[in-house]
Amino acid sequence: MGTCAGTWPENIWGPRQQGAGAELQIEETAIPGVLILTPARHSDGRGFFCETWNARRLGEAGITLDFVQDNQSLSHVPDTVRGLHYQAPPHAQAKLVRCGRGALFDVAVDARRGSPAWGQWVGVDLTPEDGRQLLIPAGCLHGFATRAPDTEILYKCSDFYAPDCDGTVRWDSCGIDWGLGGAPVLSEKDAAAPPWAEFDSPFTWPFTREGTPCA
Ligand SMILES: Cc1cn([C@H]2C[C@H](O)[C@@H](COP(=O)(O)OP(=O)(O)O[C@H]3O[C@@H](C)C(=O)[C@@H](O)[C@H]3O)O2)c(=O)[nH]c1=O
Repeated sequence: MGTCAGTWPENIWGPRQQGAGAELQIEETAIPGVLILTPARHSDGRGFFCETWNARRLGEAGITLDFVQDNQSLSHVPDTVRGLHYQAPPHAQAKLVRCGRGALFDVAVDARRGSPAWGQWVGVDLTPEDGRQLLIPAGCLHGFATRAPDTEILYKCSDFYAPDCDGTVRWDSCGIDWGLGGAPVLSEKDAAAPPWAEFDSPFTWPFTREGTPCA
């Protein structure tokens, strides 16, 4: 990891307007287009207020996505692992992920053939306290491990659920250091998923934010 950090991927997100960023901190990661977003919090005696997603603000930062579905899942036990999942074109999904309760270790794997970060992963701790979000462009696998009981994940998706396009890569086949305390709790589907070495990725680099290969 690390070879691509610091290079704003204008083939994925548009140019950033000057002044963007006061209300929204944006950090790049080792995978082009995978971003850590931290919206500002307005604190007072009651607590805080936060715009967790603002289309105009992201647009000023060059990030235009038409989110069409919001998802929530709850995992009771720490070390629950969900992933690594993707939807293939024409229903590829970008995702904006945050933690509503508990603590998450959220992971993206670059599955865009020809990407400078092909096969690399990034993992980010997300909690309700830190308010961080992980933005994962289409073309990356997504998964997470829970670090606390009753952990809730909340995420926006840029395309609808399309079970026919749904795919899974085995969680332990990409060299990810999940930091687990023991054997993970997995769904039957995830436990039976094929490994990365057998994964015939439908994604190529560059890959547009809409989730379609560039012409
Ligand atoms: C993903 C999804 C599932 N479902 C249904 C199918 C099934 O009956 C039940 C549970 O589905 P799953 O086992 O696939 O749920 P889960 O393992 O939580 O799947 C999710 O994992 C994370 C890592 C992602 O990135 C998501 O895109 C999604 O793939 O919910 C929907 O109705 N809509 C959806 O969008």
